[in-house]
This record gives sequence, structure tokens and C-alpha cells, in this order.
Amino acid sequence: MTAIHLQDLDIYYGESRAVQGVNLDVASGESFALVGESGSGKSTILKAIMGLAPDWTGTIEVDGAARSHGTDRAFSAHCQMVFQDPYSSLHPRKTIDAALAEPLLIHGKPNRDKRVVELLAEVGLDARFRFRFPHQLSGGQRQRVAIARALALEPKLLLLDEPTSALDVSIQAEILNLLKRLRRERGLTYLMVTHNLPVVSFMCDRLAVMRHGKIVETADVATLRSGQFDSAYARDLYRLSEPDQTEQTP
Ligand SMILES: Nc1ncnc2c1ncn2[C@@H]1O[C@H](COP(=O)(O)OP(=O)(O)OP(=O)(O)O)[C@@H](O)[C@H]1O
Repeated sequence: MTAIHLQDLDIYYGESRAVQGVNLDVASGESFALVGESGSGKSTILKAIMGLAPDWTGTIEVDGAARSHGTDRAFSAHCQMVFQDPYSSLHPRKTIDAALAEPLLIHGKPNRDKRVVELLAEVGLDARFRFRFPHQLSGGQRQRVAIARALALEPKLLLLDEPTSALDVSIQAEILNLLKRLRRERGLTYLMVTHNLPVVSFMCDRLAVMRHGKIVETADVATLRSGQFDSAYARDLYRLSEPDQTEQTP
């Protein structure tokens, strides 16, 4: 089954077209990456799916249902977005308890106290974090809370916008392992934006390479690992991601 179907998708910010003619299918249960240079339209695609970039034409379907141009409550129970910087998704003056209980409250879910403690446990945080504020947590712990909040309504689909790039390298692997485990345990579908090709190799089944608002190539992870892309642009991205290319010579 297809989880995300994008066809002839154009997305606009005012007069400017940030995404042009995108066609993409992500299978249910798949982990799919959008990669490419800064400003190529990757985050804009996630935002349009969520209803946060409402000026688009073409088709966006999620699990066979056409998306509206705005946010809606039923959809947010089914699909959630995790952002690069957990500060942007956690209110600084609300406790972790309030942050996790809020979606449960809005959607009228019962047993909220129990559920908040369960959600913390699912992301590897014990109950003592419950009444802390975001600034009393480390970056990695905050991102765990943001992931717990995204999971509160038991969505089937997570849109991950550079979920580890704001974190220390040592913490990134912990969060990636957490996301990998959650996908396995819950049968989630991931659509992930990242600059980091090793992250794609670790986390994803397939990827699309974007440039100037268009998809230049779609490939599987075996192609990524071998670097045998069809397009020169994707081969350049691969070459630049190799460690010996990124190390500066003194
Ligand atoms: N709210 C906005 N208003 C106007 N233009 C925007 C807005 N958000 C993004 N853009 C523009 O749309 C284009 C695509 O941006 P987008 O954030 O989707 O790129 P990206 O590939 O995710 O980049 P990055 O990897 O740097 O996050 C860019 O030219 C950007 O300047």
C-alpha cells in the first residue's frame, strides 16, 4: 500500500515556486529520505503534506486520502512532524508533562497521566523528567520528548525534518537508534529530510535527490552505498559526503 503519493506537485511561497513537478510514492512501512542542497525544497514538501505550506497544486494523498490545504485534527492523529530543533516544538514555559498531555487532551484521550509516563518510557526517559521544563533537559533529551509528543496520538506516519542535525554527534546516533527501534516496533512510515548521507544509509530504504525544487533522481539505499547514481549531481553529493572529501587539509 502507498502511504504517501505526490503527483505533479508544485508548492509556492507567494510568487515564488519552491517545489516543481514532484512525483513521489512512499510505501507503507518504508523509510524514505529527501536529500539535496539547502533551499532545494525538501522541508517545503513535508510542510505541504502537514498543511503548513498551503499554497500548492497537484496531488497529495496520504494512505489513499487526498490532503486538504490546511491543518486538520484528524490528520494530525495520523501523521506527525518532528523538527530539527526541539525548542521550536516545545513551549519553554510548559512542563514536559503538559507538552505530552496536550495532544491527548485536545483529542479527548483517556488515562492521560498513565499515557504520559508510558510515552516517556517509550523514548527512554524515566518519570522524573515529567515535571521539568525544556531548558532543564539536554538537547538529546528534548528531542526524545519531541518524539514522544509526536507519538502521543499513535500516528502511522512521521515526517522527520533533520531530526538529529542540531544535536552533538555523540547524541545523534542515540536518537537515530531510537527512531529506528520505534519504526520497527510500531510499523511506522518515515519521510525524512536530511543532509547527511550516512544517516540515510543507516535509516532509510530509498531516497530522492532534490535540486532547485525538483527531484533529480530516486534511488535505493544499495545505490547510495555504492555511489552509482545516474545523475552527475547525485554522484557529486555522494563524493562530497565521503569523509576524505570533507576533512580540511591544514
Ligand atoms: N516561509 C517561507 N516563505 C518564503 N520562502 C520560503 C519559506 N520557506 C522556505 N522558503 C524558500 O523555499 C525554498 C525551499 O526551502 P526549503 O526550506 O524547503 O529548502 P530545504 O531543501 O529544506 O533547505 P534546507 O536543507 O536548508 O532546510 C528556498 O528557496 C526557501 O528560501
